[in-house]
Amino acid sequence: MYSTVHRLLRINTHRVRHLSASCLPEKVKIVEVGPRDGLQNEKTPVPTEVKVQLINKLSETGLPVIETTSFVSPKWVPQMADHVTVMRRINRVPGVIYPVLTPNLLGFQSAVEAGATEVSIFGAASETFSKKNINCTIDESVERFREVCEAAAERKIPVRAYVSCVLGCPYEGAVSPKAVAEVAVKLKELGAYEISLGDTIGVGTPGSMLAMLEEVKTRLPVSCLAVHCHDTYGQALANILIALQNGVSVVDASVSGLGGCPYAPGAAGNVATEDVVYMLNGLGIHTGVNLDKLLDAGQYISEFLGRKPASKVLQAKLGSKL
Ligand SMILES: CC(C)(COP(=O)([O-])OP(=O)([O-])OC[C@H]1O[C@@H](n2cnc3c(N)ncnc32)[C@H](O)[C@@H]1OP(=O)([O-])[O-])[C@@H](O)C(=O)NCCC(=O)NCCSC(=O)C[C@@](C)(O)CC(=O)[O-]
Repeated sequence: MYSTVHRLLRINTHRVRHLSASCLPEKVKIVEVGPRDGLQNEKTPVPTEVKVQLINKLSETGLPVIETTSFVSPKWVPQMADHVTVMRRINRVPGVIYPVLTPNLLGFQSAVEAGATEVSIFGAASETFSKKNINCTIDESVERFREVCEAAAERKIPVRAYVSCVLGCPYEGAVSPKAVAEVAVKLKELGAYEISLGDTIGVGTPGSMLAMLEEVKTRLPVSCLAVHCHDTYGQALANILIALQNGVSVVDASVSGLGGCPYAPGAAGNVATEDVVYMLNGLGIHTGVNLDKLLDAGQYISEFLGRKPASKVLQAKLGSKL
């Protein structure tokens, strides 16, 4: 079934492009977050060698950005404690960017020593989530990120920024689009080149995504926005489609749908990269990603974890082998 559908998809591609050319981007940059956002939440330790293998496989798929690890406290997120070794052992493919999370100056310095050439800061639109996740208020986090951004600017290291809880918070419930825009603007003013808007707990719908994006777009150019959708309620692809129709052309995704956030209990993984690429292929939108190689990477990590993949496309591929 998988290969038949795959063929049909190619045949229909140019017709869909023609229909949708007016409101969809021609190209989408996919930011793969599986090795970090995915694996940070695993209960059992994932050996460093498996992480390195996964990143190396992802590097061969054509993905332009692979978020590799986090330079956070190992007491807070033990799964990312091997960050230095991961950074040193991966094969870096020219042209692929390997950013890492850095919550503060200490994390930034360790990341640079380990060879990071791009970093991400991560704030939130919810005060309680900020306290639980990085142990400081939103305002305090902005001051910490300012130090990171200043140090990064001195070394000409690009900084990406996340805003978590843009469509809901596990502790406070609803989050207002204005609060999201406020934090997004502050992080952009610090010098971040891209702001990834995170539906951390996957509660958003196309309706709430639209309302939030409309507000943020009044304050920031859409060209600097990315979306980061967890798939707890199965709305991630629909939310991404709404974002694309509103001019967003950067989408975060996690191979095999791995993950969740340790400080967002009950949240499912990020939208599966395989499913995003399949949808974008069907829309005739260029990603540069080889879906077959991506599926191999997803199968590798799913088999290692001994779990059915969350990716529907990978499920279909594995099912068609039976
Ligand atoms: C931010 C801190 C460090 C503050 O943690 P803290 O305890 O407030 O920090 P502190 O400055 O008081 O230091 C306490 C200890 O941590 C150490 N420390 C301090 N900083 C670092 C560092 N960078 N790396 C390693 N160690 C560090 C520091 O050296 C000290 O060590 P001790 O003296 O006790 O032995 C902590 O809260 C933390 O590590 N939080 C990480 C939380 C995290 O990684 N969450 C998951 C990622 S966010 C996410 O998944 C959402 C996202 C991005 O995907 C988007 C979305 O879905 O919305």
